[in-house]
Amino acid sequence: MTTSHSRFLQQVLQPAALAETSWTLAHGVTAHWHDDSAVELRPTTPAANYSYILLSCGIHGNETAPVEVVDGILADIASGQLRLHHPLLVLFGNPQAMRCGERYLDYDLNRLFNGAHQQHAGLREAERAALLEQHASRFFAQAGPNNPKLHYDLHTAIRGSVYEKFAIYPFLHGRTHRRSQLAWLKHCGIEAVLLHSKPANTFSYYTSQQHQAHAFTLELGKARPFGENDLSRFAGINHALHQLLDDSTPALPDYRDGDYPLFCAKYDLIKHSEAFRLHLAASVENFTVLPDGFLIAEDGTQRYIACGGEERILFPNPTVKPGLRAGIVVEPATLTA
Ligand SMILES: O=C(O)CCC(=O)N[C@@H](CCC(=O)O)C(=O)O
Ligand SMILES: [Zn+2]
Repeated sequence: MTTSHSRFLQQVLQPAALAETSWTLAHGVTAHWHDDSAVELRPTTPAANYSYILLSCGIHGNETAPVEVVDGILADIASGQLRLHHPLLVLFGNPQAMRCGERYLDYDLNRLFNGAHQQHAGLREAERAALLEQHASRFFAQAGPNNPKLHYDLHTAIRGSVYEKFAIYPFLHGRTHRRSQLAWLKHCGIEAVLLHSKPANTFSYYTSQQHQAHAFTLELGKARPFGENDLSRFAGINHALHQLLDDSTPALPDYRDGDYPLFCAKYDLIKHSEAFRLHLAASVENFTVLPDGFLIAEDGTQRYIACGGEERILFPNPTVKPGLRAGIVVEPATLTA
């Protein structure tokens, strides 16, 4: 399905000198380009206890459907079809990689947040991570104590998935998982959530940890190039974000145990060297159950063997750079509070 891109996404994909960086949209909403990939919108009539909402997309340049969903939201705000009632920052994560249709150019951007970019100075994605952190920091610094901070980092995955739409809840260092947020994710059509068990250098971990945002990575389907996305498969997130932004989300009962499955991360498969071998075919989907005793991967003398029969595989990818995560072994989890 081909979709036309609004002037926002056109500016990201083909930056042109802007006559003005700030202007007014329908209903008096003000828009401001901080740079060619960061646009901040302000409503004239904010909701009571308005939230600061950060939407990021295109952190991986080949994950184009979320970019088109977010672009459609911007177009609807611009035309007045969507009435914005919360401050909104939209970050198009990696425009250079988006233009090339690649996950990244020099290094996976979603491994460079939380200061990790400092160890990779000079790489294009290291500069992007530093810039995106600055944008997020400036935006969230404006929030008062009663303004919730929300960050939804929208992705699509390389492989198919037993649960087509799922979310990743960054490690909270003992803070409580919010059942209201889990309920909103259900409202988006999310079918499973992974509760992370340790810090990470992802964008959602960064905003969660550094800014105490309610932050999630959302995996919304399969990664396809621009022009090949069926946006009807993204109707759930699109609708829920429209409601969030125009403050019309219906009252949602908090997540109850069993509403959808939760998983926790048990351990990462690390690709230590080019000797890393993954024993899962390309057709194996995310969240596929690993039979007890199954040899998942090996790297020299290190062998990763499934244990117990309830473990599942997530994001298996033998092509990552050495030193990086080549998959996550997850297992069923429940909330403690
Ligand atoms: O499909 C894949 O193998 C990767 C999909 C993807 O980009 N996932 C994110 C998850 C981020 C997180 O753990 O919060 C990533 O790997 O960066
Ligand atoms: Zn991604």
